[in-house]
Amino acid sequence: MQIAVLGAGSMGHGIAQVSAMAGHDVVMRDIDETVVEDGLEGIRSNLQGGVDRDKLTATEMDATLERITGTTDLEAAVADADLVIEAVPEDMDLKRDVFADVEAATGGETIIASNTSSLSVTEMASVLERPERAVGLHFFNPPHLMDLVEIVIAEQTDERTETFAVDYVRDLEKEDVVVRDTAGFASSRLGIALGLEAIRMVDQGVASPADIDESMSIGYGHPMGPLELTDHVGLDVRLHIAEHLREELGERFRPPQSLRRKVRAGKLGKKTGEGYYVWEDGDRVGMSGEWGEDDE
Ligand SMILES: NC(=O)c1ccc[n+]([C@@H]2O[C@H](COP(=O)([O-])OP(=O)(O)OC[C@H]3O[C@@H](n4cnc5c(N)ncnc54)[C@H](O)[C@@H]3O)[C@@H](O)[C@H]2O)c1
Repeated sequence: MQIAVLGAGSMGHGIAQVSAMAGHDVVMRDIDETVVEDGLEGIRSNLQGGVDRDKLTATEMDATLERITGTTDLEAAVADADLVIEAVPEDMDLKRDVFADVEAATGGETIIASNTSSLSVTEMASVLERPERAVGLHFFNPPHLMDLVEIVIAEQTDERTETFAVDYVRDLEKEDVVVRDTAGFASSRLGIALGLEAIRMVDQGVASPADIDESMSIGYGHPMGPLELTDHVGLDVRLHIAEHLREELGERFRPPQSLRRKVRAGKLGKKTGEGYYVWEDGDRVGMSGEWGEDDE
């Protein structure tokens, strides 16, 4: 089928890639020409990595690349699309505008999906004249390596749209989970709950960040402990989501003061060199010195 991906940033180019790998024709649209070029280059480089590791052949790589085109023209991108997936920045007003623009430029049957990781798909859908074709398709980063897609069912989503979304995700050979449109869906809500509790335990001096992480990675088989994951995602990003969940779901998501303090100090995790760990050249080289100091 014909798919349009709006936004060619971190997520958009990955979603375009996995869609094209499944045999779909994809147009990737960004407002910035350079981002379109970088996105196409990112896809090429991911696919080349796959060829180098014998995950796909050079012929499959070429065929995948041929199915993807880039543009800055919204109408050209969405006019013939069966499915439009937006991966523009996480801003409700922007996403509502994008939904409305897409509806104006496509046929009435086109499914309109959002890759939002936290915002209400119901609220986005409410700008549409035909909101029953809206759905959330929450991919994980990076889409070509992560097997899960959360399918978020808005209040307005109808059965045809839900079935369409499930079929699309299975066609990508990814695992689908279907969740109702509630704050944090399933993954962020549980992930943040674990992350915040791990931070409180660090603050209370229960154990070091590394030992708390190992209790989950080795004891529970998580690929990464909750504090290291917080450093990977970014303390600022996690704080932002926690604040949103607190607003929607209550005090159990209240972010610990230590998290706010680190964010204010610019200790945002891997990307700035320090969070709950110290990082050098992308490697974990030690633990941040500050732990066991707060007992809120
Ligand atoms: N980064 C992650 O780990 C992650 C994981 C899951 C979901 N998400 C969600 O995916 C979405 C995109 O996040 P990202 O990290 O890829 O952001 P990003 O900033 O890397 O990319 C967003 C892109 O959208 C472009 N853009 C802005 N307005 C546009 C418009 N009107 N039309 C088309 N393109 C437009 C920007 O130029 C930018 O290149 C967000 O909703 C985010 O919450 C992100």
